[in-house]
Amino acid sequence: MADPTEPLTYGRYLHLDELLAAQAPLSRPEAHDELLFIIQHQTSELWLKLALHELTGACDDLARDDLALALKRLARVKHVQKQLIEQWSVLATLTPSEYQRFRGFLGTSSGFQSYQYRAVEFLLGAKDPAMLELHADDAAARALLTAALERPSLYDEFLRLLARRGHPVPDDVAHRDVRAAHREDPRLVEVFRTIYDAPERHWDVYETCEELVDIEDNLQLWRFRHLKTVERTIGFRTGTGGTTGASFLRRVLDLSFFPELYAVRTAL
Ligand code: HEM
Ligand SMILES: N[C@@H](CC(=O)c1ccccc1NC=O)C(=O)O
Repeated sequence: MADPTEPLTYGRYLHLDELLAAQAPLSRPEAHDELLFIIQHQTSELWLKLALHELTGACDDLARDDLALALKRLARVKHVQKQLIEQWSVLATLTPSEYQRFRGFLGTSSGFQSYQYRAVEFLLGAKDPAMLELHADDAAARALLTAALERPSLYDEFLRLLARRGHPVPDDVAHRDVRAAHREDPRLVEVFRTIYDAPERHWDVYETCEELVDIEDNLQLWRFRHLKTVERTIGFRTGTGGTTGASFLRRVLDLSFFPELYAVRTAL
């Protein structure tokens, strides 16, 4: 806790002693490169925390019909995603021989258990209640994921806003069970076709559509860089999280958050 009698300093404000004491390599003898691995993950989790904060903010803005503020927050999310994507180049300096010196100490832990990454996917609409089961013994992780599961996604909020503005978003879509994954719906392609056919008449929602496509594009770039980093460090080994590894990660590249925003391109 901050001591009110002590003058505030840089270190105390940022809790630097806690932050810089939180890197604890497990390998013995300690592998030089484990620190890189830990910091890469910790910085990713910090950026994910900010992305979640901005995405939930943008959901609230859309629910209040404040499209301008939502767009501002989404612009920040895109910059955060750029950091996450660029950061892969640091980890790409980890050679397979270096990684093998500490991989065995990681046990069954895996990025698959990153609940903040999963919450981002949920907020974008890729809901999967089964993912909560991974966190049976972590109440805080479960609470965060449950909240993200139960609130309407960014896409839900955008579609509801379109409905309020008179776009023909079907009622069963606007009032769907938000705990389920979004399912591609041809009726939404028609809604977007009207917008993309006359951008000047629908400028702010048109801009929002393109912003969502940018965010999906960035998430896919992150997934692709992850896959390529995995291939160069562990090849085609199975993952510590129990999946097939690279082939599993290649398959998740097929997961689209906003399928109708891609389908509309074929329809124009
Ligand atoms: C040498 C580095 C890395 C390797 C070899 C690696 C390997 C893997 C593998 C094999 C999986 C599939 C699950 C499993 O069976 O374990 C996975 C999933 C995952 N990893 Fe990594 N990873 C690396 C770095 C990272 C980093 C830096 C992050 C950043 C947070 C990350 C986040 C994730 C996430 C979020 C998943 C789940 C993906 C999904 O379910 O779509 N990984 N990783
Ligand atoms: N799944 C990785 C291990 C791994 O990358 C990892 C282990 C612990 C914490 C984060 C990790 N990063 C991403 O999956 C592997 O199979 O080598």
